Amino acid sequence: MGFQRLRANQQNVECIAKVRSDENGDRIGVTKTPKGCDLRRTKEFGPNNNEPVALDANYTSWLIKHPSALSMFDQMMNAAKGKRIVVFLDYDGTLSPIVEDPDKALMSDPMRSAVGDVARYFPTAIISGRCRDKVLDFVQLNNVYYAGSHGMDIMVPLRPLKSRDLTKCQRSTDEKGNEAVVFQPAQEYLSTVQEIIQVLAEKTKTIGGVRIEDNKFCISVHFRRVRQEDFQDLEERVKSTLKEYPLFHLTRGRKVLEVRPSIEWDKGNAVEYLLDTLGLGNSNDVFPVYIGDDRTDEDAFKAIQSRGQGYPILVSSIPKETMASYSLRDPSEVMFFLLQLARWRKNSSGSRVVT
Ligand SMILES: O=P(O)(O)OC[C@H]1O[C@H](O[C@H]2O[C@H](CO)[C@@H](O)[C@H](O)[C@H]2O)[C@H](O)[C@@H](O)[C@@H]1O
Repeated sequence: MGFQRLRANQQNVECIAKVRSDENGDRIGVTKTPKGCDLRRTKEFGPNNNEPVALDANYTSWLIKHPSALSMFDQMMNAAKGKRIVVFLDYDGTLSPIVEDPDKALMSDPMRSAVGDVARYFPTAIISGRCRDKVLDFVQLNNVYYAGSHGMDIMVPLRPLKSRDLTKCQRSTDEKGNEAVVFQPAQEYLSTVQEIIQVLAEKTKTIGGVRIEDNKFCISVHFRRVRQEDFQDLEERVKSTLKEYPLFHLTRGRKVLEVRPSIEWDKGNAVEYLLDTLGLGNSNDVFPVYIGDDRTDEDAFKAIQSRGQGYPILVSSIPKETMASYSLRDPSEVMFFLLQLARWRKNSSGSRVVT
């Protein structure tokens, strides 16, 4: 449980409401707090520089350890000067706000344009828990690499591969008809995933609000619309189903239980794989920037930390335990950061467009 910063308009800065949120910062209620209450806060200005935002004391002290990538932008870019920046982005909660219906988590046009801009100047990949096709459908940019199923389904253009595991690669064509390579380290689990979806659908059908999403190599069991008192029952049903499938395990995201094949592959491996296939794996001057909001993004943060170079950035409006070095509060700050990044490269000498 935590308190979320609230945006307040300029006339009404003193009228703050407490937003109750769960451990992910997802709203679970709002309590109005009268003017002059003892809510210690600092004020700072949001991305538009005209909108004061109120911060609670815990968040402010958390920011000391994980400073805002917007306020630190100049220092960050000075340290990255002359390096090859590669941008990795999560989708839900990073490029699109968290919404009740997973099918409605659309990306805004300004965000699409910001991602497109960044991808003009830096190799850019989106690594999502969703199935790859769905992310492509939402994002609709053809200058971006896509990895779905938490990195278990990666498509890259056909080039000389430096990948470690060529046996799991297949030739394919991308949406423009160009030859591409698809890497799917959990291929042999595909039919079992479908079987588990059927079993889960049957077993959970009497619990209201459950939504099962087929993410190709993993499954999301959404409980955002499930009554709190039904959650334990749901979790037990999912766990008991998985007892029959020992090669799969359960992880948790934002109001979602995720069923995944138990292979040693996560978003961190996907980052390394993409860098390898782009020919940037062993290069000392590569600077990966990874922006994500969820637990599964921590694997990527860890991978970047162990490279000793790069910027792991957590999207969170509440203090969280994280391996990330920097933070952004929400997708609107992500968009602003991406725009700044593209503008910085465009204005810096020797800038070049990625082809
Ligand atoms: O790795 P990501 O791109 O962040 O995907 C993680 C999960 O995101 C989606 O679920 C989350 O967003 C939904 C839409 O805002 C929200 O309704 C849900 O509660 C969140 O957990 C997606 O639907 C899942 O399949 C992904 O695994």
